[in-house]
Amino acid sequence: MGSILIDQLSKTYANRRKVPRGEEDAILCKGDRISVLLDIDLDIRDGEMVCFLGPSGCGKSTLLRIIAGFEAPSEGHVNINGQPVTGPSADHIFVFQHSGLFPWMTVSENVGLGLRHLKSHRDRQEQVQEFIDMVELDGFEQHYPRQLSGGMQRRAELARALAVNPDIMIMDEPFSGLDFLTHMKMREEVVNMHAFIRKTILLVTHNIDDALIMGDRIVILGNCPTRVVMDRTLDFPRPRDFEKSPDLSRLRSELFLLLGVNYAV
Ligand SMILES: Nc1ncnc2c1ncn2[C@@H]1O[C@H](COP(=O)(O)OP(=O)(O)OP(=O)(O)O)[C@@H](O)[C@H]1O
Repeated sequence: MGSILIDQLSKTYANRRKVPRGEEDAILCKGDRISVLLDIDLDIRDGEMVCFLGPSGCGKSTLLRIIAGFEAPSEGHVNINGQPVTGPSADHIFVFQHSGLFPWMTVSENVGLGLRHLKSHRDRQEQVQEFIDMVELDGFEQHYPRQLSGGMQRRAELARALAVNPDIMIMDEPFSGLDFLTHMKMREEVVNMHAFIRKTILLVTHNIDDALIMGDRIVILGNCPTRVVMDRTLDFPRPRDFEKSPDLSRLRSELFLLLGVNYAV
């Protein structure tokens, strides 16, 4: 189960800047409170893939950190499966990270971390292999992360996440730094994985197309103090294709405009 209820959530930070960054900062003194998130309400269903979009610095990562229990909200609360979040939970949530693999462990050992509860070595190895095969890393079981390309490292991290079998997967810009083709392949892989495991996925991206191709739902956050400015369920069939779906293409232009880009290409 991976349902999330976010209720009237707000977050303020103390201003740490001694020198103002721009006109808006000029009226702030060091130590003043800055409101980052304001009255966020979201009800996320179990198994939903929700893509978060918003301008840089609007608070997307802050929101995910609060959901993951790494930070406390200033006001409001987050409930996961009806229970309030009071801190990080390794049982429910997996935070997908760019360099989340342990460099001193092989691919196989990294993936096996989530399966430590299995008593039988053979069962464990079988499952490790299953997840490695799923992300097409067979043949690289004994490689160390440094011996893999960036895309292969992300795939190994995906296999590790699958092995942990969390209720909720949090992915903060999971494709950043990947070349175009690897990005496309990883995107497809995450969509396939989601169709297979049907776990809740919260994904932060700057890429509107990723959100439209992947999401069951798109949540757009506005400028600081951030509120939800759009919350849209995407019921377009998959695989999604902008050329074949005028409605999807129209929504794409709408999102570009909403995020301040006049000419979507
Ligand atoms: N620990 C902190 N103390 C003070 N301010 C913080 C802290 N963490 C984040 N902030 C501020 O909160 C705001 C939101 O940051 P956050 O990283 O959540 O934004 P974001 O939308 O994820 O940004 P980006 O898209 O650029 O990654 C920023 O102005 C940032 O400077």
